[in-house]
Amino acid sequence: MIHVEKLVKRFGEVEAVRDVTFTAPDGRITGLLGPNGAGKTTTLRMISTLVAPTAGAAVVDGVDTRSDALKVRASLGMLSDARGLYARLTARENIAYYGDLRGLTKSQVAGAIDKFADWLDMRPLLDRRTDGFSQGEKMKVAIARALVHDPRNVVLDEPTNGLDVMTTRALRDVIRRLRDAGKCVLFSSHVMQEVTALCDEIVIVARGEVVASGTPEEIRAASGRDTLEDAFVHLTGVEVEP
Ligand SMILES: Nc1ncnc2c1ncn2[C@@H]1O[C@H](COP(=O)(O)OP(=O)(O)OP(=O)(O)O)[C@@H](O)[C@H]1O
Repeated sequence: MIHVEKLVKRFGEVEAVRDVTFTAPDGRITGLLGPNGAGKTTTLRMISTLVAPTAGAAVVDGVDTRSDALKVRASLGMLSDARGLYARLTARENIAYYGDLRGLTKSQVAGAIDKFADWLDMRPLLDRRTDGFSQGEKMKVAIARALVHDPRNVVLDEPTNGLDVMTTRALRDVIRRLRDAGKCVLFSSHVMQEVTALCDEIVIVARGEVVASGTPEEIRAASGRDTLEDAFVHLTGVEVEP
C-alpha cells in the first residue's frame, strides 16, 4: 500500500507539488490523473525515493521513504520511461542484470523473464540486442526490468506513452494481472480515457494539489457534472486531450 500525506516539493521558486494526500490500496489500480505540469512525475519520484520531499511524507507498506529508502525500493518497482537500456545487451541480459542487482537467483530471474515473455508477447525479442528496438519493444523490456523482483507495489509513470494499440492492450492486461494478484498499482497519465479504462480509483491533481479523488462515479457525482470528462475539465480548468 502507498500512502502520501501532505506532500510538498519545491525546486527553488517552483512549487511542483503543493499539497498531495492520497492512498493507493493493495489489490486496486489507482490512477494519478492531471494535465501537463500538474506534479504527477514529481509525486511518483518522491514515492520511489528518487527525490526527497520538501515537506510531508510518502509511506510504502508502512515504511517512510526518508527513514528506510532501501526497504522501500525493495518492495517497489518503478517504471519511468524506456530510456537507460543497455544497447549492447540483449533484452534477456538487460532484464537479468536488474534481477542480479535485486539479489535474485538465476532460476528466479529465468522465471521472471519467462513470465514477462508470455505476458508481453516478447519471446522473439529476448535474444536480440536492444540497440535498434522500437519504442514499444523498449518499453516491454523496461517493464520486465522494473518488475523483475515481483514487487508488492508497482509505480508506472505514463506507461502507455508511445505505445501502439496492441502493446497498450498487453500492458493493460499486465496491470490488471498485477492488481488481481493483490499488488498495489499506481500509475500516472494526463489522458482521461486511459485512466477510466483501467482504474478502480482516481486521484485528480492540478497545479500540485489533489482536486478530487474516489471512484470514477464518485468523482463525477461529487462534481455535479454529467460525465467524468466534464468533471475533469471543471476540476482542472484544462480541456481534455482528444
Ligand atoms: N527538477 C526540476 N527543477 C525545476 N522544476 C521542476 C523540476 N521537476 C519538475 N519541475 C516543475 O514542476 C512542475 C511539475 O512537474 P511534473 O513533471 O511533476 O509534472 P507532471 O504532472 O508529471 O507533468 P507531465 O504530464 O507534463 O509529465 C512543472 O512546472 C515542472 O516544470
